[in-house]
Amino acid sequence: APTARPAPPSAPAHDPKAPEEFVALRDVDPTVLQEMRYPTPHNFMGVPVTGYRAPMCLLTRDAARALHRAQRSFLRRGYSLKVYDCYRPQRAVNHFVAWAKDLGDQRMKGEFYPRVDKSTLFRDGYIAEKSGHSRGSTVDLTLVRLPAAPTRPYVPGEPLTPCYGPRAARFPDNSLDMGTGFDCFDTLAHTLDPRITGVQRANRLLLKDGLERAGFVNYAAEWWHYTFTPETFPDTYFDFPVSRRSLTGHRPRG
Ligand SMILES: C[C@@H](N)C(=O)N[C@H](C)C(=O)O
Ligand SMILES: [Zn+2]
Repeated sequence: APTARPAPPSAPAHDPKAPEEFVALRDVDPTVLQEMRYPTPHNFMGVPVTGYRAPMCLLTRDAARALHRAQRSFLRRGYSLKVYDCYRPQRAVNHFVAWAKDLGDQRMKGEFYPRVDKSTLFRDGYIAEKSGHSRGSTVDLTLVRLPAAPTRPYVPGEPLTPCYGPRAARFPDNSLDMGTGFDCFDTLAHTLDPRITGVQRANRLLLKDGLERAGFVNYAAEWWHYTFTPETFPDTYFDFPVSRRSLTGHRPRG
């Protein structure tokens, strides 16, 4: 008798789908810049993260429409929002958790957490085991002055510089100077850290004010992390992969 062979764990047929309330941000607002970090090796782990099958921003429709409102106002003033992460499947969070247990792998420490012990990243609140991102209404983002300057990709193995250094010494980013880079796990990234003054503080507050007007709430430990409230799914942690296919069957109505 033929032996049944289990399907590979990533077989798309077995992947959960997104509910109708999820959209691709690009379908709601194609002007918001997207530099999705987790499908690439330029992140705190140094490898593409499980579950990100495409470099696209998925969000609940409510959150995407709110971002669109904020973006309209920023565009009038010569800025654009740029997202780094949006909906995050639970399997991606599980990848973070597994990585955190391997204290031997600190290949990206020099850029993303030079002053923090890897073993405390979850305890210190920089990464969550159950993340608001998995509920679909949370987004990591910054502001870019228009016209947007070109950026370059990270090359694995290149020398790393601390995310809290002076802007010119950090990995190049066309973001306004927020005082640290994205995913800088350091107290200097706390939104209202008193050491952040002048233009850097003004830039953080520009982002915060614009997003709060649109209904977002900032996470005090990370200047880039915002949740739209009320959340469409306040208690549900989704696990469908980040891909166009996860939206299959949706009517495209923006
Ligand atoms: C990992 C970082 N980008 C982030 O989103 N941190 C918060 C705490 C989270 O994991 O939800
Ligand atoms: Zn975040």
